[in-house]
Amino acid sequence: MSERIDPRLMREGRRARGALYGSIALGLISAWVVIGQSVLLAKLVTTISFHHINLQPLMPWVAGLAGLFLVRALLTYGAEVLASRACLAIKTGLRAAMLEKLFARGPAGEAASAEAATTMLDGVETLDPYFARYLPQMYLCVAVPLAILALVFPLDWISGLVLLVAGPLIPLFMVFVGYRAEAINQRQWEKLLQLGTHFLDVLQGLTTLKLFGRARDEIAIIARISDDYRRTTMEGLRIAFLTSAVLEFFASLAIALVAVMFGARLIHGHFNFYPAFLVLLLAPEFFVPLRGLSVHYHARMSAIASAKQIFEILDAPVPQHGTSPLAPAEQFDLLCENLSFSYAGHNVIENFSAHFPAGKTTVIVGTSGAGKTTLSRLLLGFLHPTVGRILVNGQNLADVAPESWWRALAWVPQMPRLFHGSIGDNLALGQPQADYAALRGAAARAHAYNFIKSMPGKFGAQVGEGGANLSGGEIQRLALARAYLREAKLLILDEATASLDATTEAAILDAMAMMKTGCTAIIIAHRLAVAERADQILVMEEGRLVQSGTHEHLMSEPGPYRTMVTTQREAAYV
Ligand SMILES: Nc1ncnc2c1ncn2[C@@H]1O[C@H](COP(=O)(O)OP(=O)(O)OP(=O)(O)O)[C@@H](O)[C@H]1O
Repeated sequence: MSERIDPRLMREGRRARGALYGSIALGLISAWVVIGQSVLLAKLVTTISFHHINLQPLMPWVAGLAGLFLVRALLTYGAEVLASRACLAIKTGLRAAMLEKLFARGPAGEAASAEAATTMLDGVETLDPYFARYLPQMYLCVAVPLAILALVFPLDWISGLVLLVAGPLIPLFMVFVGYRAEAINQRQWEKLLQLGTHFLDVLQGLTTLKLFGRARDEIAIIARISDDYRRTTMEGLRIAFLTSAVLEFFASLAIALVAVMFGARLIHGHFNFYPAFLVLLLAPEFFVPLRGLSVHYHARMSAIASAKQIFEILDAPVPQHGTSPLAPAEQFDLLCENLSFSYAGHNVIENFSAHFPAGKTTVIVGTSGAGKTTLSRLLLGFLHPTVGRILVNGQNLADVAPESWWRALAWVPQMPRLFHGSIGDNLALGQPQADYAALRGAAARAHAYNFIKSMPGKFGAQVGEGGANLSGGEIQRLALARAYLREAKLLILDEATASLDATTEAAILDAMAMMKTGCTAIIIAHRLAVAERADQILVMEEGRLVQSGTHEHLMSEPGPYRTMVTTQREAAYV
């Protein structure tokens, strides 16, 4: 047979074992009810036609037949409800597991977010027909034909033999087409991923593309990928239609053969009407589950392709995390000892040692690409040093559970993320129980209160997706307010004020300095005016610490800091 479905997918089925088996059981009972209906119908027709009995004494039989119709409808409904419940539980479970995995991988898993989104939405959705249709059909395919054969053989062994030979031809043919269909499904899935990734890229960069006059080219590229996807889909459908046509042919041929043989024997009076009629009623039913299997066979193929992507996410290695809780403390003192870090062999941090004293503000400066953001990610515990260690009040950060560490700090990245919802919801993200006074206080400290006040709805105003209704500076101020609201003992700002004008930036930094809450602050900044306020400045170049000290100290000696300050001041005067 073609490639097997990942056994772990079957294990996922155990999440909803009860509903899944219930649905299969109801499907089986429903198929057997059809057999019962055929027996009753054959008896009724034979009695009326050959024993000339009127309908009156046969009313209980007619009522029985109608009852079986009703029972069958109820069974089908029940099977559908249980199958939907099972699928929902399996899909929800898988999506939750993938999300958990992506969270556990942290920022390392952010890169392929469009691919992950396609797999989580469309990929998981393709499992629906597999669990709801294909899987129950597999059980029907064994149980129903065997039950019919057991009934037909005693009635007429010739018909039984015809069905016995024709039946296995269908799964056999499906094996032959399986190889080809599987390759097509895999290709179709790859095209869908490509389409999803490209589409997201284009949507996010629509303004840039328009400005550079490339929007039309991108439309052409999307049209080409969509057309590739359409062609692969059509190829798959062609195979599906061809398969069903061949299967219909085998099934019809077998039924016709059974009918012709009965016809010949009935004409010569060698056979009774009742068994002949019953076998003729049962012969199409013999092929129904087999046909169903072929109709839903593509669901298996799609599930194999999706499972590959799903388990690629679930199998991705998770960086080793510490498990100890962070020792509670009033202040945090951080020490970096000989840190080195590389992205895929490219050294970004090299032999970096520095002390971030408790309650003090450290500003990190350096040329673009010097490794400042990477250092902040190491301090945040998003990345792990390849060599060296980070000590928090003497405790090795590598041993600390990430959640415990993250609870203790507040972080504002270069491009902070606002979520769809109100300003209040976004501010209270890390402090859901914050009251109005706290929201207002944090907003005021981040110089965000004035613009929030002027918005319709104030803290209830909607920010739009990713803060679409706000300016870059407003987003940064909200992100700062969100960080302040946490009242954290460690604050890490990565160019968090870069989109603000110099006056607002200075006011925010002054407000921070005035707080004197004993908070250890680590600020990455390009504008060196920020550094002037710091208790200490660290200067980085190509992943190394090249200078450290206060502004006055660093200005008093020749070196990269003084050069940077001089260059920035000269540029400001031009
Ligand atoms: N995810 C990544 N994968 C591979 N290389 C990366 C990744 N992130 C950053 N780098 C590389 O690491 C180096 C340091 O990047 P980093 O963002 O830490 O510098 P930076 O000093 O913060 O720069 P900037 O001031 O421009 O923000 C750069 O050469 C960058 O190309």
